[in-house]
Amino acid sequence: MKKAIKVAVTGAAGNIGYSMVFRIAKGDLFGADQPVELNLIDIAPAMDKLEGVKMELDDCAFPLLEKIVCTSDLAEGFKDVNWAILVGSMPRKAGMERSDLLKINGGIFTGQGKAIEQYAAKDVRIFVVGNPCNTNCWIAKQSAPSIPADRWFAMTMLDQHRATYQLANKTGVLSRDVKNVVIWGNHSSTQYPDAYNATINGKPAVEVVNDKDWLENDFIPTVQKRGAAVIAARGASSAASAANAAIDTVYALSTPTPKGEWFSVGVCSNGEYGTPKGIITSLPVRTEDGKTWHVVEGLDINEFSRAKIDATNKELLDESNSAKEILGL
Ligand SMILES: NC(=O)C1=CN([C@@H]2O[C@H](COP(=O)(O)OP(=O)(O)OC[C@H]3O[C@@H](n4cnc5c(N)ncnc54)[C@H](O)[C@@H]3O)[C@@H](O)[C@H]2O)C=CC1
Ligand SMILES: O=C([O-])CC(=O)C(=O)O
Repeated sequence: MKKAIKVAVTGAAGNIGYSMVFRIAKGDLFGADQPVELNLIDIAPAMDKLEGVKMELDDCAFPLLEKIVCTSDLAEGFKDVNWAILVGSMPRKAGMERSDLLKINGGIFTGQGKAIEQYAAKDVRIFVVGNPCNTNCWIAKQSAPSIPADRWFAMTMLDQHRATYQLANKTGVLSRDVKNVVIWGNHSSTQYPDAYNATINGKPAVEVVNDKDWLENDFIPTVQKRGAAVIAARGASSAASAANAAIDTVYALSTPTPKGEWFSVGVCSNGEYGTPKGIITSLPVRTEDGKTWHVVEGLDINEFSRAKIDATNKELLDESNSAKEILGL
């Protein structure tokens, strides 16, 4: 048997955590021959609930699961972990200002960044799901300066999946026939789901859809507002689909990407496609060997796309500047 990969999940007693940890234990992140250890982290008042999650994990008798730690202590939770999946955060409540949210989450992600830097394994990779995920990732990264910039990720795979399904549904094909939709920018309502670089059964998606008005005025807002639509329908935010997208992201970053394809994930910008250096922004990415990734360069950016990409990246720059000011980073 290989040596176990150690995965920490924060917010593990929450809804996304409950949909995610069983799949990690089953082997969905790294394959059916790769053992895992799970460090489940939540706040102290959630420890009883977390213990219940552990009981259910025990009751699955997963062959690949070698150890479970349940804790609210960050030193214990991030000790020697190879992956830190940061799900727990404070969602915005009615009447709350964005600056209030930044203050609370800033405190959470500053503390977690510091603890990861101090206690995690030398090869740790950090993947942020908790919202606002791009800026939370940026905040944690500021607090862990010794961890290289290419180890930090924020989730936009759920947006990519949503966009893929919308294109498939519109054109009467299956989701698997749609490739290379790119999500640019922030996981927020300014994100830009780009169909111009996508294909449907190998043909340009724009030609197959053949409806510019739908692409620009229906498809884009549907994807941008899908999170809110799920909340309105379910009375709670997306959980199973978010967990699925989180699993797919870590898998995609750990496995060679199929030839000619790419996927979307928030990464630290190096100025690619004119994005502001240093922010965590969603870009098209490939993984070649299951360990190193790179941004796919040379995609076609038309005038319409340029304006949308610039707008969402401006929002990210504003968010990181506010975080800098509020948190004194
Ligand atoms: N990036 C994306 O595409 C998506 C992100 N999300 C975000 O994921 C986050 C989690 O969502 P749910 O699981 O549905 O929420 P939830 O409220 O069910 O669970 C959150 C869990 O985090 C815990 N928590 C709070 N503060 C913590 C801290 N400082 N350390 C550790 N744990 C802490 C809570 O006790 C709770 O168990 C939210 O911020 C949500 O907005 C949700 C869907 C998609
Ligand atoms: O909108 C929300 O609060 C949850 C979320 O990020 C999503 O479903 O995309």
